[in-house]
Amino acid sequence: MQNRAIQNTLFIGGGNMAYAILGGLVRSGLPASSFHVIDPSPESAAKMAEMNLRCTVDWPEDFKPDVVVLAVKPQMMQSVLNQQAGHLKQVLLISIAAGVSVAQIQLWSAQSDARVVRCMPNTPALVAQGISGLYFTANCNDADHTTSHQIFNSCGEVVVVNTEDEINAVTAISGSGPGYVFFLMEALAQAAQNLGFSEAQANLLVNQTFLGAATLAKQSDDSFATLREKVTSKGGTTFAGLEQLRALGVSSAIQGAAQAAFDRAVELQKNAG
Ligand SMILES: NC(=O)C1=CN([C@@H]2O[C@H](COP(=O)(O)OP(=O)(O)OC[C@H]3O[C@@H](n4cnc5c(N)ncnc54)[C@H](O)[C@@H]3O)[C@@H](O)[C@H]2O)C=CC1
Ligand SMILES: O=C(O)[C@@H]1CCC=N1
Repeated sequence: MQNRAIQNTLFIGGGNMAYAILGGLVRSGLPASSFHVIDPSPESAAKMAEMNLRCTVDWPEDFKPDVVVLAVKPQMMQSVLNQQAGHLKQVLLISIAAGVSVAQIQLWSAQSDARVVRCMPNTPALVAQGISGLYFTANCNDADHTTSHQIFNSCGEVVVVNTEDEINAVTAISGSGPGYVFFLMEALAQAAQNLGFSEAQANLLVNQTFLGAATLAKQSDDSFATLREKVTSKGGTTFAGLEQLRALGVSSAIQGAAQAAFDRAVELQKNAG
């Protein structure tokens, strides 16, 4: 059952992440007419037009949305909220910005009791394989919970967290995570080309390996470690490859990457305030 609030939603910011979420929403069967996007960039307007979505530079006249998704860069949030504050009364505000706190959103939108959800989605939302962390302020009502779940379930899975710090942690793991995964994919595809494959063959080998491994992990009861062991014959090829990864400290490098992303989210939150 669709709820009416979703079908009256405005996105402020129509860049990469908004495009991914809107792609998920439209593919889930919601009419494009449910959504309006504000973005000054002609490139964003052109991408939105591909999905038959309305995109304007300014707030559409007399438009009163039930839900506003704040999808601009963290550094833009204060000026956008200051500028649009008059339109945001009584609206459910869902911010997807990394490192912008609920208190900042309430302050900048001049509504100390604004119903705010902090959400951290990721770009696989575009193919309905996203994962979004949701943090609800206490003043969100039951309908706000339902609406937020429906929006982000339309583009993948949802995890509810109880603190804003946990949203910064979700940012470091799954928000930024596709970036780490694509980095690894680039490296493995380069290795494939070094071994003589064409770019197309290398990309196919790598894509299907990541897709297959992730699907297997998701469907299996085995832990990641057990699945790794099942690939690794003692003294065999995977063993040799993994020895190299261990010798180069790849596990700590990945943990360091996530920690750096978390620290950056905390820093953005401090600087923005
Ligand atoms: N890209 C990602 O993987 C993820 C991004 N996010 C968050 O999503 C937010 C947007 O990030 P991206 O989509 O990657 O950035 P982006 O740069 O692709 O999109 C930002 C959009 O905001 C528009 N914009 C600038 N000033 C504006 C204004 N005054 N009013 C309306 N629109 C304006 C820009 O033209 C641009 O299209 C950020 O806060 C980021 O932290 C969250 C999760 C994942
Ligand atoms: O890199 C960023 O700041 C945003 C937030 C998570 C993914 N992209």
